[in-house]
Amino acid sequence: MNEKWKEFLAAVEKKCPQTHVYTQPEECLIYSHGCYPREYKWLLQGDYPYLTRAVVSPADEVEISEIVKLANEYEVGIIPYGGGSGIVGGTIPYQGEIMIDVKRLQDFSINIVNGTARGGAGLTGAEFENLLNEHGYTAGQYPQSFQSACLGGMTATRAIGTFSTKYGKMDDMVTALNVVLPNGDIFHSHLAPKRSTGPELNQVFLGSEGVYGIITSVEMKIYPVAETRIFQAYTFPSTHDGLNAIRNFIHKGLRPAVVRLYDEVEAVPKIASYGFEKGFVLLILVFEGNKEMSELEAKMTKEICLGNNGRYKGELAAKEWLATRFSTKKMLDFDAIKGGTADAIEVAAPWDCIENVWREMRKALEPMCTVVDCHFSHVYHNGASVYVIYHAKTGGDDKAGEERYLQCLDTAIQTSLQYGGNVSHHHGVGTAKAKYMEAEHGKAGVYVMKALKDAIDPKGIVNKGVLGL
Ligand SMILES: Cc1cc2nc3c(=O)[nH]c(=O)nc-3n(C[C@H](O)[C@H](O)[C@H](O)COP(=O)(O)OP(=O)(O)OC[C@H]3O[C@@H](n4cnc5c(N)ncnc54)[C@H](O)[C@@H]3O)c2cc1C
Repeated sequence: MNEKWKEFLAAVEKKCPQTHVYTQPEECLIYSHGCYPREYKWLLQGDYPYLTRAVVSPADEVEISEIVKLANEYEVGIIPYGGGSGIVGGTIPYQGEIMIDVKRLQDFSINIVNGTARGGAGLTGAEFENLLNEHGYTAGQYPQSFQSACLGGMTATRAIGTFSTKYGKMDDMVTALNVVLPNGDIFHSHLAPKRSTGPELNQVFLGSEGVYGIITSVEMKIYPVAETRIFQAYTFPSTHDGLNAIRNFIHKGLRPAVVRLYDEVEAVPKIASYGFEKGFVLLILVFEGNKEMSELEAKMTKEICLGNNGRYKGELAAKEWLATRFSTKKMLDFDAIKGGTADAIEVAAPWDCIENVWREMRKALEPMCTVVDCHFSHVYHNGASVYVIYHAKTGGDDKAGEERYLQCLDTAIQTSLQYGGNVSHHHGVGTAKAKYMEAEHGKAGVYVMKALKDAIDPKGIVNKGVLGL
């Protein structure tokens, strides 16, 4: 980072009088990390290695635009910061970059005629949903980080919630957005529901993790709050049977809001606590929406599950999952142990590879870990995601824990790629997975992303290094 950052801050304070600027070491430390497992290890190792010089918190989109222009003028690196719940090292100020906190962007409006609502990039998922609920609507977006992840961050990472089979992921939910480009210009997407006017620009910014600019507001699809919720649980003799049942009902067009299949190992404590068949896997389904449609969907799905070796187990397991769905205590507590490291690695694969990806990732991680839990919780017409939670073996200090984290991540990603899976299903790339971008997109794909970055951010002002750009 060049030394002009002090002049930059002075210019920001002059030009943007509503902007708050924080430079106290404690304030800088809070914003210098997100939820990337290595960042936990750095926090536990004493002096924090990568501190931001300052945090800038603008009042609105116009101030963000001015700040970005000034960052260009003074050639000062900046990083957009939402909830800080990112898990892949997308907000690390390696060069002391200045954090641009978007949380003061809190606008909200609802358009019931269009079935959309617009929220400022700084509203958390929970705040946006609560505002919608006051009008009798929902966006159906419930990531586990619902209380902290912001609309801008969720859009920038293509986040997904547990009700994704019905409502989709951010890439399906967002209908329009505003973005301050790295030169300070503001992009507003047209509100037309579909266009044939060149590539879809919304999708260029969805998943861009800040490298193409700062998202300031997002328009999303909304739906009336569900009239009814129907809960079901099934056991199956094997993951293979459970996946077959899911693929069958998805191909018939059935869309339970929640689909979660726990494999033979992750299911063990749940199976034991409900007294279900030992060694079986557990499937949880939640249907919601209009009463008659949900009942019909639940009935048809049940027939398919029963026809694919499933055994119906009532409502309780699904209801209890709903009640505890936001708890992350187990994994985060483990990260706090000296020398310990834990993570959730999420990849996706087509149906014809999914079982190999799941089996081989589990097999590869088991010798390195004390816990390897696997489930499938986001399903699509042509495949599904595999979600692997691991606790690595402990020992040594936190530096050793950090090394083990890197080994586990590499083992998991390389195995996924080898068996037909990909690099990330929904956590994004950040800096943690940047080196795998070519394996995901090929040289030509990376060339397109890099050429776009070089064209719109020639000085590398915003989120340098994220996505490997
Ligand atoms: C306990 C836990 C549970 C989680 N569960 C889920 C889950 O269920 N589903 C899921 O998808 N993810 C999940 N995540 C990951 C994380 O919550 C998501 O990646 C989330 O979308 C990040 O949003 P944020 O506002 O916290 O972004 P941040 O962490 O602040 O930033 C993430 C990235 O986006 C960029 N960014 C942030 N705001 C903007 C903006 N306005 N414009 C441009 N770029 C921006 C940042 O620079 C960074 O690169 C979880 C994380 C944790 C810690």
